[in-house]
Amino acid sequence: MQKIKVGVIGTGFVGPAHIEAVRRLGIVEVVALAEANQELAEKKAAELGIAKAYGDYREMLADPDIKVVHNCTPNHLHYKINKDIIMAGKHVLSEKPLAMTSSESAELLQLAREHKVVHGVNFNYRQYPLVQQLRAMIREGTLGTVNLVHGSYLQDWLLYDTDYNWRLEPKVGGSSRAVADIGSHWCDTVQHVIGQRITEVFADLATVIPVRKRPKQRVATFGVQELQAGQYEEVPIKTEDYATVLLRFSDGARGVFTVSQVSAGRKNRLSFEIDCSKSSAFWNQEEPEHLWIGHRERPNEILMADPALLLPEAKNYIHHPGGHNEGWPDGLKNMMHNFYNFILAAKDPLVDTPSFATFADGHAAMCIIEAILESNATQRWVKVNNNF
Ligand SMILES: NC(=O)C1=CN([C@@H]2O[C@H](COP(=O)(O)OP(=O)(O)OC[C@H]3O[C@@H](n4cnc5c(N)ncnc54)[C@H](OP(=O)(O)O)[C@@H]3O)[C@@H](O)[C@H]2O)C=CC1
Ligand SMILES: O=C1CO[C@H](CO)[C@@H](O)[C@@H]1O
Repeated sequence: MQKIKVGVIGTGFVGPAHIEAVRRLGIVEVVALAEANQELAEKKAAELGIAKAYGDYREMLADPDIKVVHNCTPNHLHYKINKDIIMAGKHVLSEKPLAMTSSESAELLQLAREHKVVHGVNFNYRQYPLVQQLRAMIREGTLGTVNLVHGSYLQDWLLYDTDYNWRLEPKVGGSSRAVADIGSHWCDTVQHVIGQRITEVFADLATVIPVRKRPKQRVATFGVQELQAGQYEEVPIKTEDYATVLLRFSDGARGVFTVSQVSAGRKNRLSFEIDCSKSSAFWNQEEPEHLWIGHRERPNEILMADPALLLPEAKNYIHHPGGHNEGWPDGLKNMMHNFYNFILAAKDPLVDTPSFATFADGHAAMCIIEAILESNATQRWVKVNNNF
């Protein structure tokens, strides 16, 4: 069988994770990468074992052999590059957030539909076995009606004023940071699990560190640095380190989440509890192999990820017997598996329901982010646009 030929744009932190994930599928060949300039592209291509290197992604898009392009660039480039990928007639897998504004994401969704390309957004936290298990349990009514959803997404890599990354800069990261960067994942995952859309939000945002030391040299995502005098300049920070958001959902559930990038000891702790009319459930990305199930009249349970214990809908998401832990790279691999098998099966993105997040979900997340920013600015409930 001929492998699907793929190009990847941007190979900083997450680009190489995409490359590793698709290579594990066996049905995809990464034939090219594009970087910010030719020198960096060649260096990265040599490191990653990729044949072709482009300093300008538009030259890569002209290659007729490439059928799919991954956009792993910083946020401000998503709109333009995604648009160019679609116009070149390629299937597109974009990193989140899909664009900088909801009008851009609406346009991308419309363009992808018009050009009938397969379009995905890397909301990867949907793709864990126990997240799928919980979704299936809620669909079956095992836990009862969903009443409450609460949780958080906490990180500590921006805790100190010496921590710096392009995500802090509105022109590159967008006018929201913690909400767009990690809150978008929390909202997408929770909506996917309970099958309800967020319809209204009330938000409180804060910039805990109002001035940071911006280094003269580039700092890698999750990079740590020790700065000496003269190696940095102090800059005011306008994007939020923290947010707490009250939520109303489409089928009556109520909820709340907190996001923070300044919570010491929390590395990538996306967690949520869902309290239903019969039982509750809690899942935490830092310990993804355990699902807590809470009861009132019998002892609580911990369901450990094991193919023999999971519902049929979740079994495809686990690849080893229980105790052989699967985590972040495996969730990403599941995302790629679903995306590429949709393409291989020649499914129609306008008709068939994909088992991965699409540009419609990416646009939905943009609408939530904007409603949160508006709510914080006006200090009132704001409705989320869900009409698309
Ligand atoms: N779904 C998930 O779990 C994750 C998603 N992300 C998302 O992925 C995206 C990338 O994040 P991350 O990998 O952390 O960022 P990085 O800064 O680590 O990597 C981005 C890469 O894109 C390159 N780049 C910049 N401009 C261009 C250009 N014009 N053409 C080609 N390449 C370019 C950068 O080069 P240079 O450094 O030289 O500018 C860099 O190598 C973000 O949108 C982020 O939100 C990130 C982490 C996890
Ligand atoms: O950009 C991001 C930074 O941290 C997280 C962990 O990798 C990601 O999920 C997120 O998308």
